[in-house]
Amino acid sequence: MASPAKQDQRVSRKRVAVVGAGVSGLAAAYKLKSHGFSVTVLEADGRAGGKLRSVSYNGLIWDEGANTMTESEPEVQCLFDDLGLREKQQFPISQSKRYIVRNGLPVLVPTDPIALIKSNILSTKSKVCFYLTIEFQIILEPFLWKKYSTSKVSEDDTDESVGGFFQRHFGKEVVDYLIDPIVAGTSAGDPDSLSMSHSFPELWNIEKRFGSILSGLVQSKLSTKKENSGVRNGTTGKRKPTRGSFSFQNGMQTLTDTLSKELGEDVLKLRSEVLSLSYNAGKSASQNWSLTYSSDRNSKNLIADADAVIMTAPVCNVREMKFMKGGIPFPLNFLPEVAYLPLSVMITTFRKESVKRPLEGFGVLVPSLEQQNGLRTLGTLFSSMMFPNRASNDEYLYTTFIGGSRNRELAKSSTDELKQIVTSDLRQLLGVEGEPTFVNHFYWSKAFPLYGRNYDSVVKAIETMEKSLPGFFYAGNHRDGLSVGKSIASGCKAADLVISYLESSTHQPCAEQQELKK
Ligand SMILES: Cc1cc2nc3c(=O)[nH]c(=O)nc-3n(C[C@H](O)[C@H](O)[C@H](O)COP(=O)(O)OP(=O)(O)OC[C@H]3O[C@@H](n4cnc5c(N)ncnc54)[C@H](O)[C@@H]3O)c2cc1C
Ligand SMILES: C=Cc1c2[nH]c(c1C)Cc1[nH]c(c(CCC(=O)O)c1C)Cc1[nH]c(c(C)c1CCC(=O)O)Cc1[nH]c(c(C)c1C=C)C2
Repeated sequence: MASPAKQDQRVSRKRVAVVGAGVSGLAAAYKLKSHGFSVTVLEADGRAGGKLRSVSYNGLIWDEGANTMTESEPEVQCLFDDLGLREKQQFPISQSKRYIVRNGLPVLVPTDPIALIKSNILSTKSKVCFYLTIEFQIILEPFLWKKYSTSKVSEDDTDESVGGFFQRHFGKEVVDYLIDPIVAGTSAGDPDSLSMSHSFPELWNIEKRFGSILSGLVQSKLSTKKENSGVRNGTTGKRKPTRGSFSFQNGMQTLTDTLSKELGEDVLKLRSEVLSLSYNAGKSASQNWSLTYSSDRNSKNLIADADAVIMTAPVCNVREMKFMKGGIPFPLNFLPEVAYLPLSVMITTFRKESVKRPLEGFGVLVPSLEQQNGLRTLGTLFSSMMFPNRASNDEYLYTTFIGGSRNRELAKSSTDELKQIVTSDLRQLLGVEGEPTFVNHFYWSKAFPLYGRNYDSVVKAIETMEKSLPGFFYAGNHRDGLSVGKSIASGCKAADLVISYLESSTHQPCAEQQELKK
């Protein structure tokens, strides 16, 4: 086997262009750079980070994009170890305390069966159905299943909605008071619009494979136990993922700032909006791609000799780029339009004495049905309860989300209107009195792609692009999941594919590339 130094020499001439400096593009670029490739990251914006966006101001620290992340993906664990990020991780206080509103007031979501029985979040019938199934303590599910559905597994292979799936298994109340707020709090979407296979692929596949969630969960739990016993014995070499969510000192952007610093200014080109990409088929496999990008509206720059491209820009931006293959236009008319969800993120602070019923924990989510009790926000994170250094000792900092698919128009409201809405909801939920001492508003016109019931056509179109354009790879949150962890994993996987593609042969016939991509 070639030594790492020799491998580095071998690949050092290979150039890869990465489009987009969100967390997926930066993770991909970092992996490629670590393997000795020459990388250029082109970012349209004047800053790196994409949806990771932290602000430090006047003793306050807040996040306008992602607030926390998890470490479930092995790619995330490797990245953190390599970057030395462990010492900067910040774990929230009492993160398992999460609230959902019922009858206008926050109710703690139970984390064990006894607490669930005592809680008033669901009626007794739904509690039994939902919790017993999830905790796999039961024999009841087959009866409940018959009760809630006419057929065991959805007839429709790909298009069942999240709401339809959970209603089939657990009934309407579970959808209204657990699934609806949870999907709002993890995607800004709603149960009826979201596709089950794209939003909860693991659960969807378990049902498809085993014919029942219960027996699937029991069997996959048993196999995880086997794997874990290997970890304890030290036979698999896998590290156990850290439990729960976390952030970093100074917020989530610490992650992308660290990646950007590691890449360096030579690699990362800000204010560089990619306009066109051209694949020169027929030439040798190396140096097949050229990209044009603009730093301002009037000038066009060129990257002339890239061997591969990793695209991480949102699909809506890709649709605006011009693609050429072998000197002729390669129209992207097969790439469907993606629906996006708008979201406003409001930061407010209140003096502690003005909050009459403060809650400790992660935050509170508002089910759609609770709009009838006058609540208009989607949910609020108790940011300074989780991370006390994010505000001074005598104030609380809250992060409130408004809009999503529940209320697209409301997301576009002015800062003043949103301040009133947030203050009114927090008055009802936490007993805040008077006006906030500080307000900050950030509006995302396209916060999240909606993994809707036609999302398969988007994934298939991305695959078609990859098959038709050798050396082109797509990564990011439009593919395998919305979370920061999944975006990182997607970037790392694309980098692995590029490494195999460029290292396996200098002349890669198209069919072989298809095999690699499988
Ligand atoms: C408000 C909000 C809260 C969230 N909360 C959480 C959370 O708590 N936990 C969690 O896990 N996830 C959360 N997420 C989701 C997560 O942050 C994102 O899914 C993830 O960061 C996406 O990373 P990405 O690299 O795929 O895409 P992006 O971050 O969107 O990066 C894409 C980049 O491409 C650039 N680009 C676009 N067009 C071009 C072009 N033509 N040329 C060059 N560059 C271009 C963009 O400017 C952008 O920087 C949240 C997202 C939002 C919006
Ligand atoms: C109310 C709106 C939102 C809140 N956070 C988000 C929205 C739209 C965005 C978001 N939050 C998380 C993710 C990642 C999802 C994933 O697939 O892992 C996204 C896109 C993290 C998250 N937030 C909540 C949960 C259950 C998770 C999953 C990870 C974890 O368990 O920690 C719940 C939640 N979100 C919000 C609040 C107020 C809240 C709970 C009380 C805000």
